[in-house]
Amino acid sequence: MNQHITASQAIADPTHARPDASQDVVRLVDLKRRFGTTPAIDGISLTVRKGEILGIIGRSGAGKSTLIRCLNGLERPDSGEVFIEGREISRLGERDLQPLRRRIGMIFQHFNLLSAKTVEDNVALPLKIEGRPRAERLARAAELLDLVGLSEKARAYPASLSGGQKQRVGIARALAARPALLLSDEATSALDPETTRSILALLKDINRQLGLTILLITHEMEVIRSIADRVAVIDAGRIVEEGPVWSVFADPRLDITRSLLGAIRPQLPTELAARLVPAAGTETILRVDVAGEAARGPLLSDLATAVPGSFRLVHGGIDHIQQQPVGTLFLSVPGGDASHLAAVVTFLKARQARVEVLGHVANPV
Ligand SMILES: Nc1ncnc2c1ncn2[C@@H]1O[C@H](COP(=O)(O)OP(=O)(O)OP(=O)(O)O)[C@@H](O)[C@H]1O
Repeated sequence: MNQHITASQAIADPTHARPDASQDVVRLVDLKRRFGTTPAIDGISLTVRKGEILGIIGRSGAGKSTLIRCLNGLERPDSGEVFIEGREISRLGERDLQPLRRRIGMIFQHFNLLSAKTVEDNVALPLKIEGRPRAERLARAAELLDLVGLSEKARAYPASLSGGQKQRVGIARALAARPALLLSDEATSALDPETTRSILALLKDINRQLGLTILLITHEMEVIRSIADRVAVIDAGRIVEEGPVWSVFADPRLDITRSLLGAIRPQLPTELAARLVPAAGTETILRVDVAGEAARGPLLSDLATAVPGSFRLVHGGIDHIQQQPVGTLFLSVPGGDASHLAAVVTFLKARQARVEVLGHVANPV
């Protein structure tokens, strides 16, 4: 199902031999960068395919910014390779890097617009640096402002724009030189939730319309969930978990991933969680995570038929991520009969559900 090479496969096979590797906009091979004794990037191998949106998450200091800086040539790795559209860039001189940097657009948390320039001049700036004639620059700026829905602000100055409008200008500017890759560094972190949604919708739209490849780093899991195809978790300079968003969100393998996902994963209501005790009580509370094919069937009615009197649903439901059903169900199972609980758990696991005993409650829920 996952067509991408996983981080562990990539480490095992640093050549990433794959028939369609020409579709990789980014390919990192065993990248390392150390500052003094701190390994900021400690052997990262990763690919981003054409048209894909990859989200990178990790704790503060995990190495996300250093990774992005290695991609646009602002940081030189100590070892390893950085391929952008098949070309290795990490050892190029500044002069050779310039045209390659134009293949990469970037958007930032604080927009980085020039306050003394109009919106259209901000958007056209990358073309000015390229030495394009003014008429061409303005025509391209007009086209891009139309794309981001800001045509009427062409002559305005950044100070008169809202945060969301400023980021639209940032996006238009990032697209001016028709990049193959858009790097997004916390681009919605300074925006309110509604504006964030509209910026994410715009990015997804651009991704679809232009086939633009996007690599984004964010601490907002909602961003990953709503637009990324794939997510990679970085910890201490290494990719420790990676996969399609729906699959990682549904079944994170590592504690670090669970902790980063935090509240975006469904939780037991706090009043019920407060009643949980470790010792066996009248009822056992199970957390059941199920996703993809396993979440499509009538799981609970099948369970009720297979193990009569087996449970009550106390909380949860099925959500959708990337058109895949992802469900978390909290079940209360009558206690006092270990074989009954074992039958419920066995049934659910046979249906590819992940089952966790959260605890017990002394009185029925
Ligand atoms: N220029 C530098 N000089 C010295 N140490 C650095 C430098 N840049 C990064 N580091 C160190 O490298 C590690 C990774 O930093 P990086 O900024 O890449 O992490 P990050 O995941 O982007 O963090 P945050 O989410 O807080 O921005 C950290 O320990 C950081 O202190």
